[in-house]
Amino acid sequence: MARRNVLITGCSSGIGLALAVKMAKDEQKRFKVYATMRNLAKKEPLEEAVGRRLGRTLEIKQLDVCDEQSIKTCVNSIPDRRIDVLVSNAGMGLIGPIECQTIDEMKTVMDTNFFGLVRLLKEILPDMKKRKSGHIVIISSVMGIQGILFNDVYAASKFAVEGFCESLAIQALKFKLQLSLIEPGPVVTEFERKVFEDGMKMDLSAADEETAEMFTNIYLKNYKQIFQSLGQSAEDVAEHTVKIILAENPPFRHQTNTLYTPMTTLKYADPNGDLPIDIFYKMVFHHDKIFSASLNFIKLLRWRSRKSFDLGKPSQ
Ligand SMILES: NC(=O)C1=CN([C@@H]2O[C@H](COP(=O)(O)OP(=O)(O)OC[C@H]3O[C@@H](n4cnc5c(N)ncnc54)[C@H](OP(=O)(O)O)[C@@H]3O)[C@@H](O)[C@H]2O)C=CC1
Ligand SMILES: CC1=C(/C=C/C(C)=C/C=C/C(C)=C/C=O)C(C)(C)CCC1
Repeated sequence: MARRNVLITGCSSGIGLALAVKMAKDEQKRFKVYATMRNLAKKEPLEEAVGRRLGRTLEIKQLDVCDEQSIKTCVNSIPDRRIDVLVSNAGMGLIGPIECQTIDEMKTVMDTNFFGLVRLLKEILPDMKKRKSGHIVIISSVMGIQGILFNDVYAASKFAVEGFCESLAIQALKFKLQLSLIEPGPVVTEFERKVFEDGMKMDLSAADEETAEMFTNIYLKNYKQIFQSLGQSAEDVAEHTVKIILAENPPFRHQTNTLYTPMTTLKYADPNGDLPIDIFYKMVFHHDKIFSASLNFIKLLRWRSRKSFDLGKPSQ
């Protein structure tokens, strides 16, 4: 099988970085990775992780998904502009009461998470259609199918991504192109750190007391625990993504976190849409202690299974 050209956005950290490294280190050398980032000053962690493969199975290029010209320049620099697999990964989060967010902050999230994907496809899709081959892989989120308290605009940006892709997938089929949405639950990356830090610094004076209190004492208070108990690593999500890229018949949607799927299943179980909202409400406002205890229990189980796995490993 010929080596596939893979372009990944947002490779300075997190899922993009882990995926770029995993694909560049593929034993069978099945991929040539174009790992892109908006700010090349941040390339050191990727260079270090990829080591001697740099310049062989992986090249680093500048690409800002909010800048059409930078996308064009990057794609033009790839031999024959051939991109077999596009991984649209670049993204950002935003949490908090909407009363305390500016429209400009919200627009930046939409511009990055949604229009970033649209800009990439406007440049790359026509070539894929002409060749009648290509796989478009989008790092969406469980929030692309289900909203979460205080993530209103972020969830909207991922819903936009999913609606866009669901529409495009029908046309793509006609051109023999594949589209896959990867839907991770919480992942421990820079995203999680940045979102939490911004949430902690947020000026809550525009919100009423009850809302501000809810954000601080429910959302932010439980945030770290959620990520510690349910969170995956970027490497884990990268492993799922590579499996989807290598699949003969890749699915349109793939959730990476089995601990989270019971929540998203509620959405598909009730056509009225009330069930997930009621459950989230009860979990947060009525059964918070049981919820917190369950999270601690999951954390303990995961810690114990990791520990016994480590003990089972041969010593180095
Ligand atoms: N972490 C999580 O819990 C989850 C994350 N996701 C999604 O995964 C994707 C990757 O996030 P994750 O790895 O967690 O977070 P990181 O913050 O570690 O990575 C995000 C990447 O996107 C880049 N980026 C942001 N804006 C732009 C832009 N305009 N142009 C190009 N690159 C940009 C960042 O670059 P820079 O360093 O310059 O800011 C960074 O490389 C996102 O789409 C996110 O929505 C989905 C589900 C859960
Ligand atoms: C903190 C917190 C909650 C959950 C937060 C989650 C699950 C965040 C997931 C983030 C993701 C998936 C980001 C990227 O796409 C609940 C349950 C509302 C209860 C209140 C506190």
